[in-house]
Amino acid sequence: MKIGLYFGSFNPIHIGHLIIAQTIQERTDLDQVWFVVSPQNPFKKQESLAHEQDRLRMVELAVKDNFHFRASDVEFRMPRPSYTIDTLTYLADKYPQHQFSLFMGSDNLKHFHKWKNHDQILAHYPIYVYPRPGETLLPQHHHIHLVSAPLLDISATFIRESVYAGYSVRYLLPKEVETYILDRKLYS
Ligand SMILES: Nc1ncnc2c1ncn2[C@@H]1O[C@H](COP(=O)(O)OP(=O)(O)OP(=O)(O)O)[C@@H](O)[C@H]1O
Ligand SMILES: O=C(O)c1ccc[n+]([C@@H]2O[C@H](COP(=O)([O-])O)[C@@H](O)[C@H]2O)c1
Repeated sequence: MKIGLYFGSFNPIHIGHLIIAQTIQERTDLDQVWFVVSPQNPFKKQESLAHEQDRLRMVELAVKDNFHFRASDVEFRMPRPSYTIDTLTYLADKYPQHQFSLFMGSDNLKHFHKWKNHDQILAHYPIYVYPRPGETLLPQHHHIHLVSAPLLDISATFIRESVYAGYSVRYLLPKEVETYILDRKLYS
């Protein structure tokens, strides 16, 4: 099977992530998209980082009605911070029958040269890049594929700040994720 890996903190997952995953999966030959929840992004120190189990549960709630989507906790059992090359290597070893590729917003691609063993990632895995606001210049490589997808200026930061300020996050996330956040008083 061809699997597209969508790595993220997902703090929390929102409709920006879901629309991108749906758009890329439908317009490529990917059979599945796995949302890999990263316990700790090597570049981010967030005080408002929800517990990884909560972030995983929100991803599970968000993807459960889509046959092509899966939530993955593979990085929970790996060393911190979460280096993508290590996870890719682990998954490629564990599932030799699958072909893995990854998704990346154009904002992340800008800093990609600072990632651990980024040249190894680029050499072995196709990368589907989608536009994020403000990013236009993309490096050229036969493994980098630009997918045109709706450019939604929604961020997890905006959602956390809205919850903290007592504003509604209705329509920004699936209903069940919104309920999960409010019931457990996450980000407040
Ligand atoms: N609105 C969006 N549209 C497309 N991609 C997005 C969007 N928001 C985030 N992404 C991408 O999804 C991946 C995971 O993002 P992440 O979980 O950090 O969400 P975020 O909204 O960017 O979070 P934060 O605001 O906390 O930085 C990243 O590659 C990021 O570029
Ligand atoms: O491997 C690296 O060096 C590396 C550097 C920066 C980010 N990443 C990964 O990129 C993903 C996107 O992170 P985030 O926090 O923007 O959702 C997340 O899975 C991080 O672990 C990975």
